[in-house]
Amino acid sequence: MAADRGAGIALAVAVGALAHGAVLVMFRAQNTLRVYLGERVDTALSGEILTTAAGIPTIAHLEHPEYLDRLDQLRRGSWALATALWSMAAALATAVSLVLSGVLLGEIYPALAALCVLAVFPLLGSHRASRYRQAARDASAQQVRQERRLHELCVGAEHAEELRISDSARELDGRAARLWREVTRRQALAQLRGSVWELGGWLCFVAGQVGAVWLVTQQVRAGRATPGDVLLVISLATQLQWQIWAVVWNSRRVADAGHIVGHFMWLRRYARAQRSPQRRPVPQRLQRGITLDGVSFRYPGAEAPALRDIHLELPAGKTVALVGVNGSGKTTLVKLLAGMYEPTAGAVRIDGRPLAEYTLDSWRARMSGIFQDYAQFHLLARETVGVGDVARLRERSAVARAVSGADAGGVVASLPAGLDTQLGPTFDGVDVSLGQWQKLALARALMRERPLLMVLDEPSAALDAKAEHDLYESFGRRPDAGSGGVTLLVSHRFSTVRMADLIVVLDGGRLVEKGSHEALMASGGVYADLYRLQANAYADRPTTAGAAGTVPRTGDGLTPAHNG
Ligand SMILES: Nc1ncnc2c1ncn2[C@@H]1O[C@H](COP(=O)(O)OP(=O)(O)OP(=O)(O)O)[C@@H](O)[C@H]1O
Repeated sequence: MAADRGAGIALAVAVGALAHGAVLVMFRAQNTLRVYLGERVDTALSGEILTTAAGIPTIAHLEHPEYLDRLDQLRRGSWALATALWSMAAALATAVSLVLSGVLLGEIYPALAALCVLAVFPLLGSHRASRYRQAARDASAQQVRQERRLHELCVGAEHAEELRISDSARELDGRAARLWREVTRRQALAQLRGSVWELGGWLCFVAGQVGAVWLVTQQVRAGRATPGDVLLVISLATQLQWQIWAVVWNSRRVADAGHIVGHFMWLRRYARAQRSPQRRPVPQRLQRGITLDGVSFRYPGAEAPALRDIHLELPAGKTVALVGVNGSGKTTLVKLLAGMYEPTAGAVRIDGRPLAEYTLDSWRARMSGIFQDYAQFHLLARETVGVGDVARLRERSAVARAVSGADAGGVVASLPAGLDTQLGPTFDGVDVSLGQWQKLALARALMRERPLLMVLDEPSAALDAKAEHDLYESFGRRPDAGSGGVTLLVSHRFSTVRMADLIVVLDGGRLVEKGSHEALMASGGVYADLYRLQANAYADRPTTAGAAGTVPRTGDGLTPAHNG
């Protein structure tokens, strides 16, 4: 009999130990699985967020604080989103075990089952606390971005020299610290308010726990329960507390994820609304050219328009130069031609049809160019050039042609492994000078061989005099490859502007003059004044603004020899 009892105890201990071991193993396994799956979903989600954001064809939103704030929160909250399903499953599982504990309590004394219902108070408190925290995060989003930008400015290589010479890093760092203090103060306040609600919720539950123990003690006194029941109730009520805590914790994570889902859905809706509908593709070649038909444009949130009622014809196959003082609207006009923004009035027409009737992607595919803030891709040199036409990224011959067309052969020859050299010192690559980067950017612009619009927005700002001369020799007098493409040149250098077929002068967002160099010089207007102003700065002897047709001597850097 005693032996049987001993065997029974041993079996019970063995089963208990096995069960305990299994729970431990499963706990570890589920934790590892959660992290593994979470990371995979997080990677996929981050990719989806970036693809959605990068797929928006226009750029107005990039200057929209609401868009940037939401995108920033989305990127930082993608982990919450990735593990949301897991948290939801955990919340449900604990809710079920919570109900089971309630049933057990009800077995002891039916009224004790009500303890389960009291879980609603910590849940409500937590819900309210989450709302405070989320509101604080939303309200601080812009400051967080600002703080990060300042921080990156202070520690990054991009503006290191200027910051050191001006000793402004300390000032910027101080501003970043102030912003961070403001953000943490707001979030701490939200945390505090939330904690008061959470505490209130838990106090309600603890009051219920105390009441339950008091109730069962009364039952013991009345002889309707045993002291063992008191211990069981205390143990079940404590277990219930942990279960409620787990439900609250997981529901909070689900609520956070729900908030992030809101941003995600907003981004998708926004991207869908901006997507260019399937319309007609642009023609293979331009017959007439590109027309600006009463185009006006005001940047979102700006008080004054950047462009006003522009009527302009950019004839097919011609080179058109845009000139004007800083802020006159040259780059804005280029952005409208590229379809980055839509005009607020009027229309851009391609061979007479509004740009809006064409598929934006097909228009972009027939554009190329170099912009003021051209990119310095830290890739292999051939990729840095090749991304100008991604479809031919790996075509060495196309890349070599583009390099030679941009007169960037010397840059490539100076690289240790030629076109296979990794560029950019931050990735163990080679750095090149600003002018050399610009030559590579020019080569990139040449990857598309039959563009309908080629934009050269200050393409020679970093080039030496000879490189600039060669650039305009090859670009300005380039045949249009049979596409009737328009070359649009934006420059402050009048020596380069004068070779254009048509020169357009902007002032305060208005078109004030247009014509050939000779015609504009003869008319003695804004262009002639600006031209002579620049020419005088280079001339050995002063020239008078009134002396029409006075141009500096060949070879003085203003009038390259090729201009004659
Ligand atoms: N993103 C923007 N948001 C609001 N206003 C802008 C924006 N970009 C430019 N502007 C304003 O639009 C006007 C025209 O600017 P734009 O950049 O087109 O001039 P620009 O002629 O190209 O000047 P620059 O010669 O200095 O390059 C300016 O008054 C400028 O302040």
